[in-house]
Amino acid sequence: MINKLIIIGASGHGKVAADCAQASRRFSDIHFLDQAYPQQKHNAHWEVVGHADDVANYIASDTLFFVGIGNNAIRARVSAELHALHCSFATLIHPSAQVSKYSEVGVGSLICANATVNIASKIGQGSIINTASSVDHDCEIGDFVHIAPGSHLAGNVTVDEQSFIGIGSAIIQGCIVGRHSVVGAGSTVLSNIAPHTVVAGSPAKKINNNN
Ligand SMILES: CC(=O)SCCNC(=O)CCNC(=O)[C@H](O)C(C)(C)COP(=O)(O)OP(=O)(O)OC[C@H]1O[C@@H](n2cnc3c(N)ncnc32)[C@H](O)[C@@H]1OP(=O)(O)O
Repeated sequence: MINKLIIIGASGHGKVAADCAQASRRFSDIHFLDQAYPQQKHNAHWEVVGHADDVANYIASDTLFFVGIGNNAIRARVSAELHALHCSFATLIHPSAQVSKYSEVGVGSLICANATVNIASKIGQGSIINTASSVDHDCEIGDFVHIAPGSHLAGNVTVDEQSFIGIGSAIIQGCIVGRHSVVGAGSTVLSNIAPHTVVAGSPAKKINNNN
């Protein structure tokens, strides 16, 4: 029986993940591994028990792993390392989140408090649907995406892998956000965004490349 959770990354985002895991009441033990161990021994209410390089020592039949790192590229890299070690991943959904039973949430993703994932939407692996954000019907969210707090995606929106949607943004129906792109905080996206592009403002306009 699974009852232990190891979270990689004892940061602010990691403690949000731990809080979500505790609220879900699925785990008897929640611990962190982090590169700052042994200097860092705690993250909020939870213990940092070892170094992030020592994951292999914690693999057990009763243990799931979660990568609690907010940065998309680093989260993807660390997740790939854990996959190579054949770790089993947790998917964390806060009990206050509204996730349609007709949606799909990929393994290793985090659906935070008061977030909504509506009918027929798909969330990829290792993605973050952060606090009080919403993903409406028929959306496709790729792997290692981060939808920051309070962002709202209309119906039929696509966000490709490793893109970041900044806090408080809105994306109108049918838009496609290409992979590895960034939408600045508080932006309004009215048209498709090319891969590797940083956009910001209302309406959102390109301000940079994201290489
Ligand atoms: C729980 C959590 O904490 S989740 C994390 C939530 N955090 C966020 O959502 C942060 C999102 N990040 C942003 O909005 C950033 O400003 C970015 C990524 C869009 C741009 O950052 P940078 O590449 O460093 O751009 P920089 O700060 O140099 O700004 C470039 C120009 O764009 C403008 N700009 C930057 N961000 C925005 C924005 N969100 N809206 C409107 N204009 C913006 C700047 O004013 C500047 O304009 P100027 O050239 O006329 O002076």
